[in-house]
Amino acid sequence: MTAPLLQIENLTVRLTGGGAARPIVDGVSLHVARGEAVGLVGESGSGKSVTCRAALGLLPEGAAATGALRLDGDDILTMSPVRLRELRRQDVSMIFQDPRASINPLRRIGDFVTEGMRAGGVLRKDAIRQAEDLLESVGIREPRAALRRYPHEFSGGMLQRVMIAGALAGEPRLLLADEPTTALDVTTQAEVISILTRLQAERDMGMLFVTHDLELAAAICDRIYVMYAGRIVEAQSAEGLFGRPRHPYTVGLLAATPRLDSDQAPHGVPGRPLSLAEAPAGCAFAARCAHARPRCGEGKPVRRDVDGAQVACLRVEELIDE
Ligand SMILES: Nc1ncnc2c1ncn2[C@@H]1O[C@H](COP(=O)(O)OP(=O)(O)OP(=O)(O)O)[C@@H](O)[C@H]1O
Repeated sequence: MTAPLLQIENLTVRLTGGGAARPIVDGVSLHVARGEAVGLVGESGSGKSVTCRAALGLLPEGAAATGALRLDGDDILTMSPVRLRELRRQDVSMIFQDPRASINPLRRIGDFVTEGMRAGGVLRKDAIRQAEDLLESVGIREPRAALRRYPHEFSGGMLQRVMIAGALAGEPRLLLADEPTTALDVTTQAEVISILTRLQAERDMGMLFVTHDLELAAAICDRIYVMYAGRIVEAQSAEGLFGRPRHPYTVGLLAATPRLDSDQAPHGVPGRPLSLAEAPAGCAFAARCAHARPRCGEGKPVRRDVDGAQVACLRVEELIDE
């Protein structure tokens, strides 16, 4: 088997200043193959963004990481600053939730889309021509005129398309998408998702798609990892996860997703997520889990193969039989 495009092995990220009782990312292992769309799903604060940004070599201030993050075999955690800059320019790109917060409002769109290409030595006129093609590929009409405009002249959805064009400029092998549609209205969200999935397939890019929305992840991803309190609690195909969720937390997340065919209001997973000040000895979800037994509080459940899925729950076999 060829090595995956992105391989994260036992990644642990700790804040070094004290205050946090447990790591913010705790022994995460996951992989993304070339051309594969992979979802990373969980409630706010579960460590999704920190995991995702680590694949760009970015860690929170005052944080230290152990484990390995390999892109085609090269460990990102030990890369030199020069190689990291190159990685961000041409191997791995990221798009964020709020495009307006991640673009300089005083610079023209053209400067934003061409800057990586220019830094990589592409001639100005070639960079501009490629930028026009990129803008066209994300559905921006009159791309030449758009290149001369400023961010405030675009709607949120159009600006997110510009961000996607900018992210693709270096022809990355891996695209990290951190809640890229959460700030958009439903119609615009659907348009941006369809552009993203088309370009990801056309360019054979790997994509790590971070969201709290399991239904959205299932619609666009091949496989999904579910994260809770810094750990992966379940991994399976999108289809399997949606049809046969195994971890009680995944079951709760699915029940909490508002369904288009239902007029029931979403109720959220009962209870509240674990704070960083809490470090239970056993399963982090036990305090919220209707199926917890005293032994669930005794040791951390290890992720293991169960019936086509990987699940970190001591009771998973019993729950399947129930
Ligand atoms: N720079 C930082 N300094 C201190 N703590 C941080 C920093 N960045 C993240 N954290 C903490 O790490 C934990 C995980 O954060 P992260 O942003 O990865 O969660 P998330 O699952 O992406 O949530 P969200 O959906 O809200 O973005 C949280 O408790 C958060 O407060």
